[in-house]
Amino acid sequence: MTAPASHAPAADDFSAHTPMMAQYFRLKAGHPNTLLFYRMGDFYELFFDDARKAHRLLDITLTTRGQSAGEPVVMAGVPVHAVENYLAKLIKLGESVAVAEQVGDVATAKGPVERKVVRVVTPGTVTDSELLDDRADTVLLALAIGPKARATLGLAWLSVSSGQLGLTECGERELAGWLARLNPAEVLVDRDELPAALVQSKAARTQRPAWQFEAALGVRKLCEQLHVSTLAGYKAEHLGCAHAAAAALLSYAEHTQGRALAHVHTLKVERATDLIDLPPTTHRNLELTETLRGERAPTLLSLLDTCRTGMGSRALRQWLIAPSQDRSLASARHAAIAQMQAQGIDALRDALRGVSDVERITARVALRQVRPRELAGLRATLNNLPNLRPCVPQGTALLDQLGQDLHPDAALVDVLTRAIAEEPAVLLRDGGVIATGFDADLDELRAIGQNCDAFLLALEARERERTGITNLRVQFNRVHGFFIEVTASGLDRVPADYQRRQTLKNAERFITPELKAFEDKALSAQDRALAREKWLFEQLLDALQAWLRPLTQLARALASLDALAALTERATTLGWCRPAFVAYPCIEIEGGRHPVVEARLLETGSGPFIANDCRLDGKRRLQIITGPNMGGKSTYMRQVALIVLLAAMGSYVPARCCTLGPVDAIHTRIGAADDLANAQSTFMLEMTEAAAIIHSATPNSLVLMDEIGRGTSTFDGLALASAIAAHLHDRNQSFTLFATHYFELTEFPRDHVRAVNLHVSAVESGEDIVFLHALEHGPASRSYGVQVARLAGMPPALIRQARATLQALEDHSRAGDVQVDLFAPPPAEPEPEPSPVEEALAALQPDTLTPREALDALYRLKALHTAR
Ligand SMILES: Nc1ncnc2c1ncn2[C@@H]1O[C@H](COP(=O)(O)OP(=O)(O)OP(=O)(O)O)[C@@H](O)[C@H]1O
Repeated sequence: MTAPASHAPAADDFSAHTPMMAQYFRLKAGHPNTLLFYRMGDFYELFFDDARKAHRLLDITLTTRGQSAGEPVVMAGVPVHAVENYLAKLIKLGESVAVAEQVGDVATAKGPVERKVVRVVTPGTVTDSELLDDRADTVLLALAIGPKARATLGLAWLSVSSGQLGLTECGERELAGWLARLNPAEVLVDRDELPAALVQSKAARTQRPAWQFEAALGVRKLCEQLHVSTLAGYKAEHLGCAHAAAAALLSYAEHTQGRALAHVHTLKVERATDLIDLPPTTHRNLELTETLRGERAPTLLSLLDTCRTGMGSRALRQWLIAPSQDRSLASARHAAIAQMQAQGIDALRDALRGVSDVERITARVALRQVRPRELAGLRATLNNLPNLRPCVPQGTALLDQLGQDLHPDAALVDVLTRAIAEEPAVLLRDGGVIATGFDADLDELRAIGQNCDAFLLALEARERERTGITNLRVQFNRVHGFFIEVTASGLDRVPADYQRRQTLKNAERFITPELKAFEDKALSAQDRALAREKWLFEQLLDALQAWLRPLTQLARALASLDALAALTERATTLGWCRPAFVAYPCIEIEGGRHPVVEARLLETGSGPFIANDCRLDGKRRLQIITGPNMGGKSTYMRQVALIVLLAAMGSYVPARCCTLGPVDAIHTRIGAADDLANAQSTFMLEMTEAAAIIHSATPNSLVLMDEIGRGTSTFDGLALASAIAAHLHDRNQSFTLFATHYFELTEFPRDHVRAVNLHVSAVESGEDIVFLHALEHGPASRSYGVQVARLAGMPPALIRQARATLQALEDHSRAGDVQVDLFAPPPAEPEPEPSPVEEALAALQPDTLTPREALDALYRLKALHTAR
């Protein structure tokens, strides 16, 4: 943004403006697309368009004050003490903010005090603990779009708060998958015209100049960052497009932090082919980290995450959304969980509870933003490592390694112990951060301040004696400094060397040369002590830079242990089993359960979850699953996918026994949410998603197809569903779970050797239906849709209508000729037989009865009614 045209001075000529507005415009010119918070006393002020935008987004008051260059100055402000709340709101809305502080000396400044932008907060580069989600990484992504002919995209991403840096290249079709996996908060781009997947993503977009996306610059910056001369060691030397993205990424991250990123010292090149492909649809349909409604729970992650630290939660999320095709790490995690179960994890989990966020503190040390209390927290964690280490179960390669990584560096512990006070102040500017005994000069300056009280008491006693004013008091306040206060009754005895400083209603305040001299010394000692503390803190930060690598390693070990302990706790509490990996194609699950549905049933006391088996192998690759609505088809299919995914991330699985061959992708086509925002109809979306699966599924992929074809007419739908099933069976040869309401498809296995029929069972009880949720061989006998509608509370008349139409349709399909009128009224309810009471009543002729006969008739009727 720029100032409105009428206010915008030509180029950098701000002479028509007041000196302060000229200073503002100079700062603003360096941050044109960012809201500028301009510090003025206890407020951050925004001006002109920034003020209008902030007024709209934050609901803060818009005012005008004074004039500059002949125009009223439009402004809006937020109080300094509440700034973090406003920043959090703006970041959430995808805005970036540059914060300009007063850096000059107010007392000596001629004209406006000097101001400087000291931090730029953007959605993808925040590092302040108040603005970060404890349990998820905030990722900044840069996207470089290669020449059209190659159709390659380069991706470089960074989590500033953890120091993790990654690169990859992909085609446009795979971009959505990467965006789902990385979930970036902010994406850097160099143009307006962008791939559709990015346009649809929720991430904030920041445009950077095209020259910053330059491959050679990227290589140079990466090499500098990693302190290497070639990227070959990271297998990253031939990724020109990703290098271009890295150039923009690193420049921007440094620009927002105002310094180099010392904690970023490793690089991971990821290739889609190394990971199990979890397209965004799968991510969404399986409700891995968010429910379909966009909530955080109940999801698979919310069920798994009983981590004791934010670091553990973030690691667990990462394991879940980016599982590797190579299963060695997952196997190592399974072995660790077995060992943890055998040796117990209670002590470890208790000890982890107090661990501070070493990962984020390390990043903040590197960026020189760390707060004193964070260092005290780090120190406490390091001091506690000798108690934590013995709690780590040992006996597998992974656990032994993690245990070893928990060794605190004695020299680091020593520095932190000596340098930082036991309970440091929250902010450095308040003093009281550096420990006593760390620096002799600081101790001396502090002593002057601390001896103050004794000196003042002695002075007070002396002055009382000298003047004979018994209620004379020596005091201090921030505004007037030190003074001697004498009430009205003692004023006639005030000596000549007392100089008046202030007159109150009933008292006068004085200063003496001796007190003035002391004041100068004490106040300057305080200022000097503060300055010394700041300097010592900076020195400490310098020294701590040497420990960034070991601290990063420690953070990762703590995170892994916490995540493993959480998986162990879940496996034990929920009764999960250790999956086995085999090299031949198969998905064999005995007694599998859907972990989230099972937890919900338990919570609501709605009965037990019925476990089901799944047997797929080289010879049986496709299951046609039929059965009533609400029978449990979707639950079964999802549970198979979740079990495969859990095993791949290194977790135990909700089953009695589980053996899995290699899996390269989990594809899902479930549900029918209209994508109105992208102008896709239900059916179009259904077909687009199915086409994507057909194009990419391999024999090692797991494919879930839930009621494909239902978005169009019956014949079209059936025709497409069977063609898709045939393609998946014959060509893709993927492991496929195919739920359908088209009974015709139960004929499919007859001609397709690798297909089998399964159905979810249900029994009828009168007009009602009872779901057994058990999966059985063979096709379902019927669909029970009308019964389910009845359970859902449809009006009885409507249900009668539906039953009649269903009957007609079924007769029609048997006879094969009669035209069915869907809207014909249902047959009238048959007249009920008259009861004996009604018959007797009808036979009575009241006009012919005497009173006596009438009474007898009444008795007879009563008796008939009672005998009913
Ligand atoms: N194995 C099971 N054990 C116990 N309850 C189950 C089981 N499977 C499903 N349910 C319960 O039945 C409900 C409906 O299941 P689900 O959505 O899987 O049915 P569906 O057959 O896919 O229905 P539709 O055809 O209408 O999509 C679930 O929300 C759950 O409460």
